[in-house]
Amino acid sequence: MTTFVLIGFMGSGKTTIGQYLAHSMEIPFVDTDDEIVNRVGMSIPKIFEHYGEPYFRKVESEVLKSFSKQSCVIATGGGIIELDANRQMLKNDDFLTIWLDTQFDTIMNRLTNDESRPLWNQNVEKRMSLFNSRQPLYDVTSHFSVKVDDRPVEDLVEEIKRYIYSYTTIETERQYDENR
Ligand SMILES: Nc1ncnc2c1ncn2[C@@H]1O[C@H](COP(=O)(O)OP(=O)(O)O)[C@@H](O)[C@H]1O
Ligand SMILES: O=C(O)C1=C[C@@H](OP(=O)(O)O)[C@@H](O)[C@H](O)C1
Repeated sequence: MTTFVLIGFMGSGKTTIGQYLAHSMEIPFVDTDDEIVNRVGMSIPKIFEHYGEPYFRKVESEVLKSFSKQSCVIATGGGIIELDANRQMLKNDDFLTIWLDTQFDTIMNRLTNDESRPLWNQNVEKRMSLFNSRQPLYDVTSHFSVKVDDRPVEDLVEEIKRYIYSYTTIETERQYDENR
């Protein structure tokens, strides 16, 4: 059973594309941020304020692990790749991890002064530094990536589905050969 995971910076479209992709594939959609809010019982800014980022990352990692081997599409938070344990988990065969590769300017245009994301609530230099520091982590964690920016969601979902079907076919054939 493969769990399809979308990773990418804040505002790259993980929730938007994830919902559309899950509907198109007729499997459930999961948003790790929503799961975290439900588990902790407060908003993400409040979690950061009251308990700090390390606690948020701990809960985020527990949520990700809880959906392993389930047939669903998971939209993760932009910092899921911060923990090495999450990067290792996302690279293994239980997950098929897709990076929504987006340019910084696109994120700036989309999020403007969004206050729901604590790590976006800082000056542009710090935003850009965080963005740049994470690009190699998304790259090393993902099985494949799609260039997003402002392409139509429908086109992006079709491109992702083509990757998924080719990857799962190759994986099925590999497992078949192994078991012969
Ligand atoms: N392909 C796209 N083209 C234009 N706008 C998009 C696209 N994908 C997402 N958006 C917009 O960008 C913002 C952030 O999208 P969201 O799905 O919440 O990103 P994430 O979950 O990665 O933080 C939303 O306002 C959404 O409508
Ligand atoms: O980049 C990050 O570290 C975060 C991104 C957010 O999710 P989105 O990527 O959906 O904005 C949310 O998980 C939290 O604010 C931390």
